[in-house]
Amino acid sequence: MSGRLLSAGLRLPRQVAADGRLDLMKMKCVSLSSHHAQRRTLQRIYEQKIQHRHFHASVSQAAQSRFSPPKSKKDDQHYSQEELKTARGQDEPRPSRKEKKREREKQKREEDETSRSQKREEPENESEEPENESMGPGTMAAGIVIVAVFGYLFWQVLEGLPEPLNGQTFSPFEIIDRQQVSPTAFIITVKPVLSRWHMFWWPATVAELNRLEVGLEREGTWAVEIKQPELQVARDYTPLPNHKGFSAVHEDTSAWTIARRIVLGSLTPQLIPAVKLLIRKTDGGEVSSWLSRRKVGDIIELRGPHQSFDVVERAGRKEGDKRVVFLAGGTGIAPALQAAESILQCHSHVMKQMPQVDIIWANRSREDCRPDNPIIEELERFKRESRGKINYVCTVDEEGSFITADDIITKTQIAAPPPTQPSPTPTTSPQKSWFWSSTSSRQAAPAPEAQRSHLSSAARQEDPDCYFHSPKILITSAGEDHEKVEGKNQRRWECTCGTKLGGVDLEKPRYKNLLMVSGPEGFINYFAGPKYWADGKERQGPVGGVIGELAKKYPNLASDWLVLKL
Ligand SMILES: Cc1cc2nc3c(=O)[nH]c(=O)nc-3n(C[C@H](O)[C@H](O)[C@H](O)COP(=O)(O)OP(=O)(O)OC[C@H]3O[C@@H](n4cnc5c(N)ncnc54)[C@H](O)[C@@H]3O)c2cc1C
Repeated sequence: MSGRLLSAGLRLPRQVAADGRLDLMKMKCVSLSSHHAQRRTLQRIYEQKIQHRHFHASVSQAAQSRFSPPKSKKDDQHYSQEELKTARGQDEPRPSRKEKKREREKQKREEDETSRSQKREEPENESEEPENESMGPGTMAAGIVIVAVFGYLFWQVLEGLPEPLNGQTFSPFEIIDRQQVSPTAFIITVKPVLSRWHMFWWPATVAELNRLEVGLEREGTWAVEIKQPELQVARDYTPLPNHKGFSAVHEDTSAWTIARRIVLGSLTPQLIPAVKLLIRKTDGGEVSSWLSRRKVGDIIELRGPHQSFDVVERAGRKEGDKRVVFLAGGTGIAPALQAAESILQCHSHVMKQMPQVDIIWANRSREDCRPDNPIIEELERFKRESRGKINYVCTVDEEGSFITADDIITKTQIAAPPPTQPSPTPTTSPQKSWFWSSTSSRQAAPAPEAQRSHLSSAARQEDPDCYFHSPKILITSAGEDHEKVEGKNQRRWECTCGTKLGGVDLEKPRYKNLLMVSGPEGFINYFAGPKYWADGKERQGPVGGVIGELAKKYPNLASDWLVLKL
């Protein structure tokens, strides 16, 4: 439209030239001058605009350059030329359709060229990528190392957790049952209290509990220490044997255990082994009195186990003719039950190889050994299951029945003295009858077994250093049996006694009959002589008391019987 007007304006002077050319020329000049002024103004405005745009572009470029690689200089130049073109384009008359089309095609070509040039630049970028990627694997490796280190430390912490029952530290146990069996004696059942850490490492805990369960079924006699936390003193107590009949195994039916069992299935044990202890409250006793005041739900601390004599190993596994006699006073019945249980378990398949076991249990009152007493029930079970090979008798102080030397002679079936020795004088005193009278008949006609026993004992030259039999060695702590079990003392666990009779090798006297005395200190002192302490250990000490006296008269008692004080 402006083009038409402009052309119309230029044509006008030719059409009206005759009458007023100057005016028209003036008009033309005015219109042209205003047009030029307008054009200059527009030029200035566009230049300002371009400057303004350049400023914004440089600011945004500076900002971008912080986070992204800078644009190539070429692009920058291209941009400014574009801007100038645009500015010029706006200043010029509006382009025709053809021009627009050409412009679009040109733009398209430029875009294509730009994309092609970007593609050409890509390999350069790719060459940078490996640099970035090399950081990835490094970081991953560092992460793996950190995770491994933390995993190892965590595992070490879990591995270092004390076992539910161990010989170094006191572990918490919860009292889950308490039963008064007589005015002074009671049985408590305790189960291990597992820490939260143990829960994390449940397979290890299962292994520990299984070990504890196996530990509770260990052969021979053993004890645990119980701590009195207020006075910080500890005393030994003997767990009752662990087997299903005596239910020393506690089924854990807590919600937490059931939930774990659902999640982990067979990994969780259905049974938590429990420890049963028979305790007699001693007047003025520091630990037993404190224990007598504990209720169900209270926590006590246990340390152990402390292994004592391996009864099965000492009596022999295949020696059907061996005998084990237990003199138990009061709570001393607990180790007798342990020994009986070990023997029964070991020989349950071949009964004829089982040694004859006789338990004489001394009690203060009849109430201590009522038929409904769990200890008596247990003894009855032994008698039943061993088909009479395990027997027991009870004596009651109140009723005037005591364990006598006669009882020992009867149960041990010790041989009569050899014929060369003077015959003992018969006596009518019941208290002294054990010394000579009861053996007079046997002296006249000794039993074949006694003859054999006597012969072999005379032939045997006991090695003063025999770990198994020497009185010198035996006075050391019974705990050394445990060392043998652990394999530390294998070499010493061999009988080295002389076994020759007239140049003929006799059976090695490795296994002996066992005469075991367990109970309060006074009881042991009376029957077997006192134990004593030396080099930080409680030692057996020489055999004294009633048994020591018997041994003087009956050499077979000394040679064929091993006296053990518990
Ligand atoms: C291997 C082994 C296994 C054992 N197993 C069992 C078991 O299964 N069950 C069981 O009940 N016992 C068992 N005992 C015994 C138990 O260890 C304790 O000796 C018993 O419970 C008494 O301990 P206490 O702390 O109560 O008494 P303690 O404080 O040791 O007192 C013992 C006696 O000394 C007296 N006494 C203490 N202090 C004094 C003082 N200042 N003056 C005078 N007299 C004092 C007390 O009156 C008491 O009669 C076992 C012992 C051993 C070695």
